[in-house]
Amino acid sequence: MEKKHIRVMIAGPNGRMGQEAVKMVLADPQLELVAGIVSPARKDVQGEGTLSGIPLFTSIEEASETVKPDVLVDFTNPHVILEHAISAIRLGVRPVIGTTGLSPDEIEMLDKQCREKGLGAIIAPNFAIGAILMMKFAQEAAKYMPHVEIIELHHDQKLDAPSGTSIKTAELIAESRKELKQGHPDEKEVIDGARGGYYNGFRIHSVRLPGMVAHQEVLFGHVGQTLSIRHDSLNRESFMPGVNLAIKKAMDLDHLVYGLENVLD
Ligand SMILES: NC(=O)c1ccc[n+]([C@@H]2O[C@H](COP(=O)([O-])OP(=O)(O)OC[C@H]3O[C@@H](n4cnc5c(N)ncnc54)[C@H](O)[C@@H]3O)[C@@H](O)[C@H]2O)c1
Ligand SMILES: O=C(O)C1=N[C@H](C(=O)O)CCC1
Repeated sequence: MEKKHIRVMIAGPNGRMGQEAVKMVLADPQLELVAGIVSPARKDVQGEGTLSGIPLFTSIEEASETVKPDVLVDFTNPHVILEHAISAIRLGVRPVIGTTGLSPDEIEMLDKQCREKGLGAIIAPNFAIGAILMMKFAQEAAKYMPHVEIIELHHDQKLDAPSGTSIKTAELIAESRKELKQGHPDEKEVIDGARGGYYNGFRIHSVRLPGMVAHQEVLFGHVGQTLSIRHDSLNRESFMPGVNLAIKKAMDLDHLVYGLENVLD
């Protein structure tokens, strides 16, 4: 049977992730890049380089009416992602969201809207296969080694902290161990924030430094031993097989899936 052709629009096509996504879509004959959504602040931007000849819009509504996309791939920022997702769902365009920063309540609301329309959507805080494995292994390890801390490390242009990946990891760990208050009961932070963000009894620490891309280490402690599970994305190409998969999977779904691990075969 011939595979269905998928019309894709990309929000944030000039960004670090957007540029990689444009290359990935253009390289796959099953996908067609039909539009880019750019920031209204960059209205004058014309498609250049790989974006040459691709229509650019500043609104999801205008783009959807004009080019009739099947899927919106979004790599923008935490301030605009909710509005983009709501617009796409209302217009029957399947969102594939890599942008981090949505709250659990917002994700639940978007899922409700997708189910009402029978529309597929994927939100993945991390599209790298190694990161998915790191999260799954951490969830498994927490059953046996419940004392855990997460250290996530990213480039210094990142807007949200902690990272979407660390939050997803924390949620998975919380599913496989009981809430456990770690550390000394009388411990005192001499400098505010020294112990990191609190989640379900454990801590998440965020490092931001130039030179980094996306990294996370999940550290477990037990009597006389420790375990470290670490993943490193060394470039943004590392996310693209996952984005490609998510675009195709979104076409077959009738609801929202949060986490790429839920669509891996
Ligand atoms: N899920 C993953 O695997 C993954 C991987 C890397 C990054 N991310 C996330 O993707 C997002 C983007 O990261 P980045 O490094 O590419 O950021 P970036 O700052 O390089 O790119 C963001 C782009 O969005 C554009 N933009 C801003 N407002 C817009 C609007 N209203 N409409 C359209 N475009 C708009 C900006 O002009 C910019 O080009 C972040 O939330 C980051 O956390 C996710
Ligand atoms: O570069 C970023 O920003 C990234 N954000 C994701 C997160 O918040 O988990 C992961 C990949 C890189």
